[in-house]
Formats: sequence, C-alpha cells, structure tokens
Amino acid sequence: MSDTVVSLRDVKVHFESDGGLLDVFSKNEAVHAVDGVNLDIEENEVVALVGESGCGKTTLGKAAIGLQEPTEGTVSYRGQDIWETRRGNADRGVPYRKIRRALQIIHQDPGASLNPNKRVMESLERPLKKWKPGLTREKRQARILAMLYRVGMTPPSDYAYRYPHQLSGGEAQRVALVRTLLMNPELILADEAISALDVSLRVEMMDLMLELQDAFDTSYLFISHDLSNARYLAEKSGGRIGVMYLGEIVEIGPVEQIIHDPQHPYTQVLMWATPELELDDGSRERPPVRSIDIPDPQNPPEGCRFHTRCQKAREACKRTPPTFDVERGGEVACYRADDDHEYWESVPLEGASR
Ligand SMILES: Nc1ncnc2c1ncn2[C@@H]1O[C@H](COP(=O)(O)OP(=O)(O)OP(=O)(O)O)[C@@H](O)[C@H]1O
Repeated sequence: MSDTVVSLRDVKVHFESDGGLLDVFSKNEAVHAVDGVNLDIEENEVVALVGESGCGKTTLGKAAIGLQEPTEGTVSYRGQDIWETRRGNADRGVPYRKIRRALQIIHQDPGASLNPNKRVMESLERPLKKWKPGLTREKRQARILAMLYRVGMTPPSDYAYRYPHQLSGGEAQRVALVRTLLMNPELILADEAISALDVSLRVEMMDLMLELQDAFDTSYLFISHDLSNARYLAEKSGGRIGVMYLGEIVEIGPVEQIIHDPQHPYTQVLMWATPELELDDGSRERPPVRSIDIPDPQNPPEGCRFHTRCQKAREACKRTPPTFDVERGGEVACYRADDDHEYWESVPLEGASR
C-alpha cells in the first residue's frame, strides 16, 4: 500500500452560484471554489492550509476526505480512486466504507457532531457500534472512558454521562476529537477546529492534537485562516503549510520556507496580515499589494490569479497561469521562482515594482 494516504490530482470543485455542483449544461456562472489543486498527504504528516475567507479551504478539505465530489480531477486513498470505489467501479482493494472510516473530520463547531439530547457516552458509542459491532458493551464503554482520559477529561466517568450543554467549548472539542479517534482514522480534517476556542485554550488544543497524532499515527489536514496557528502546528510537527488563493494552492512548504523565506508574493501578503508574526524587514506600514480588492471567484483573473493585486506582476503573469508539479517537488506557483522564465524580460504592470 502507498505511504501517501490521500492524493489529489488536478482537483476542481465548481459550484453553481445558486448552490449545487456545476452541471455542464448549466448557463449559470460557476463559483471556482477549488481550481486545479494537486496535493499529497503522507502518513503521519501534518498539512496546515491557510488563506483568506472564501478561498476554498473547506471545499478542498472536504474533497480530500471524500466528502465533496470534485467536478474534475481525482482524489485517491492509498492510490485507489475514492469516487470510483464509491460508485462500485473499483473491483479490488479497500471497500468504500473502510475509506470513509479512515478519513475523518472535526468541525469548527464540535456541538454539530454531538446530539444535544444524548449523553456523551451514548453519542460516542454509536459510531463504535457501527464500526466494531463485535465489541461487547463493557469493552466499548471501557474504550471510550480510556479515550476520554487520554484527552485529559478526568475523571472520565464524570464527563461520559454529561449532556453536551454541560460541556465547555474546549471540552466539547475534546469529545469531538475522541469521537474521531475511536474510528482509528488515518487522516483527520480539522476545519477551523480551534477557532471557536478562547485564545488561551488554542495552544493547549493544538498541543493535544499533535500529541495524539503521534500516539495514534494519523495525518492531519488543518484548515485555518490564521497563519500563526498554521505556523505553530507545522513547526511542532515538522509539517507543511499550504497557502491558498482563489481556489489554488500557490505555495506549499515547511515553516523555514513559508515563514522565513516566503517565495510567493501572496504568502508575503498573508505574513503582513498576521500581526503575531515578526516581519524580517519590520515593515507593516502598507499592505504589499497593488489592490486590496479580492477578485470574484465566479470570474477569476486570467493568467496568474494574483496578478491583479500583486506588486511584482508583469505582462507575462497575465497570460498563462503558473503551476507547480507536485511529483517533481515544485512548491511555488510563481514565475519568479524560475530564473529563466520570460517573466524577467517582460514589462511590469501599472503600479508594480521592478
Ligand atoms: N455549496 C456551495 N454552493 C455554492 N457556492 C459554494 C458552496 N460551498 C462553497 N461555496 C463558495 O465557494 C467558495 C469557497 O468556499 P469555502 O467555504 O471552501 O472557502 P473557505 O476558504 O473555507 O472560507 P471560510 O474561511 O470563510 O470558511 C466561496 O466563494 C463560497 O461562497
């Protein structure tokens, strides 16, 4: 089996502006929520995805764990196409229900995964009953209590018989984490999982998640609009930060690259917009963009999507979109990363620096 848990190739998710997935015969304008993403998530790897609101992080995350069908492209679990498996077209390999179990999600609102009318124990028993029908009630409950203890909810028997409204935000998020871990997942999508918590609790929760990642051998795809959280997670786990802009990953790499030596002009904008991060040149006076307007995702700019705002944009950026090849280890979708590109001979756009 492949060491790559999940692999996305040329994944696009386009929605009709009125909600549904794009129909090829539709006349409505499509929202390009995700537009040609390539990404591999390895075993035990942490990838933190950052970007402005609406850039497609959630849609991409859901596509990665098989909760959102792509309009184009493929999403595979250990080399096996998830959607073909679901449709029954993969005659060998891992059954779809096992793939579903292996790829789990923790939401921003932990309450969403807990039934308000049921005690914690009951909510946690349900998925376990389904996945491990052979477990006796005693064993199932013992496993749940051990897991509650593992995430710091002590004494576990006290928490197990509470209702969701009797839990704090941090406690509810821990229960959500237990629910996910009981499935023995290989990849957890944590979508803004700490954003709703008090600032003082965020680091504690991130530490707990990373500690459990180590103990349970899982990978994480963290989604955050906050680059300083992404930095914390990637730094502690030796993982990568992926930067998204208008449906595309424009740069991906370790903390040394993204935070200390950002290559893509948009990564520099995100750095500038994150007050918790020190900037190497210390300047925070003006945002490093020519325009603060974010283009419409229904009508993204031709060429490089960032060219309408980029301070380094030249004529060449308007023509073809820069891409990078994951299989060749490329990490920046910007012509400036290529010393021999015609970009360097082309004319800077109005307002752009030389
Ligand atoms: N079901 C849907 N129907 C139509 N448009 C959608 C749908 N889901 C998402 N979108 C649009 O796709 C784009 C990307 O949304 P998405 O939620 O993935 O972004 P995000 O980066 O996670 O944003 P946020 O941080 O605000 O959650 C947005 O323009 C959004 O309005």
